[in-house]
Amino acid sequence: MAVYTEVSDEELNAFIAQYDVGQLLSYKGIAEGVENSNYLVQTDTAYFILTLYEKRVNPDDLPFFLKLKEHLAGKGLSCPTPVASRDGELLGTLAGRPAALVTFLQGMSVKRPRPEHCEELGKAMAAMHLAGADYELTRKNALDLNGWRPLFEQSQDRCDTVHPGLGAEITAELDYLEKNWPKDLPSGVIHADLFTDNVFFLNDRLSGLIDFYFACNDALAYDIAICLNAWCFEQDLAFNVTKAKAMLKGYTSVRPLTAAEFDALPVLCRGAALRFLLTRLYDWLSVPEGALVTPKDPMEYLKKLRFHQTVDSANAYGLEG
Ligand SMILES: Nc1ncnc2c1ncn2[C@@H]1O[C@H](COP(=O)(O)OP(=O)(O)O)[C@@H](O)[C@H]1O
Ligand SMILES: N[C@@H](CCOP(=O)(O)O)C(=O)O
Repeated sequence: MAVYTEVSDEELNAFIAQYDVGQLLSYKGIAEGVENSNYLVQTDTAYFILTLYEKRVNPDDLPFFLKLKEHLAGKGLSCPTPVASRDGELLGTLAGRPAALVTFLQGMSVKRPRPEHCEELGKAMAAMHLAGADYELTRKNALDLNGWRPLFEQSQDRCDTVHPGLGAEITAELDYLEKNWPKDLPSGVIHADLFTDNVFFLNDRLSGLIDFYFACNDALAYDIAICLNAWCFEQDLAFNVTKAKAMLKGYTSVRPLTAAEFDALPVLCRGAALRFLLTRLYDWLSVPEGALVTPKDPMEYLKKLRFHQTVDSANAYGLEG
């Protein structure tokens, strides 16, 4: 997370008093992340995470996100659960923003995942896809193929200041994806941001998933493509097929892929790389003044995209078809 909205002691004490969680002992802003403002809150009963929802979150989507965590936890998936106020509300208001308190999840993310971590992630992602199958609420992916060009247009006039020729490269990729994006793949609830910082481990065993604020209904294999991008490149941006193979082995041990998903994987990986290139580009060019946030490097995703552009079959990701 980041901290965009500062909270005063008085405001926080009044907010916490609405919950049956004990007395506030301490709180501090969490610098990680980029989307919302997050605080680690300690009361005399437990630790909690307090989230104030910021610009990219539509308040109308909050019930989808909060109830999804309840639904998945109810199915045995380890993820934070929202804490209800004494009035039974999952969502409140703090410092003028929608806000929620969720349970603290034990564990730590890994910065440099090994193949074992990737396999664990694959299994957990597939388990989440199965657990989400009967979730009754739905949410369209606001950052799907239809959202990419309008998002790009917001950075287009300044994007070559980030890298010469970037605008032309993105335009060509959008043209390609608009012509080749797969339709009718198996779909359901996806996490859509299952990066390493959103997956916790304890002693190398996956202890839970966090940050469901991009979750939506979309092709299940698109979630895999996001994770291949986020987990399977080395620091020097070389693709590590051993990690990809481990992730896909873990995933398919829980939920086998259809032939159409197999065939679609290279184009889905290109789309996933472009999606994160575009949001990072936008954020890079629009850091709010005074915010405690470190924007993420858009160029990392341009390089990943270029790798996927060289791939002509899912075999390159270690899958045997
Ligand atoms: N439920 C939780 N339990 C423990 N730590 C959490 C929890 N939720 C968030 N965090 C911590 O806060 C950081 C940012 O949270 P995240 O949901 O990823 O924010 P953002 O949506 O802004 O990216 C995480 O990297 C983690 O350190
Ligand atoms: N994962 C995204 C940014 C959003 O990440 P968050 O987990 O910090 O909300 C990226 O790396 O571009």
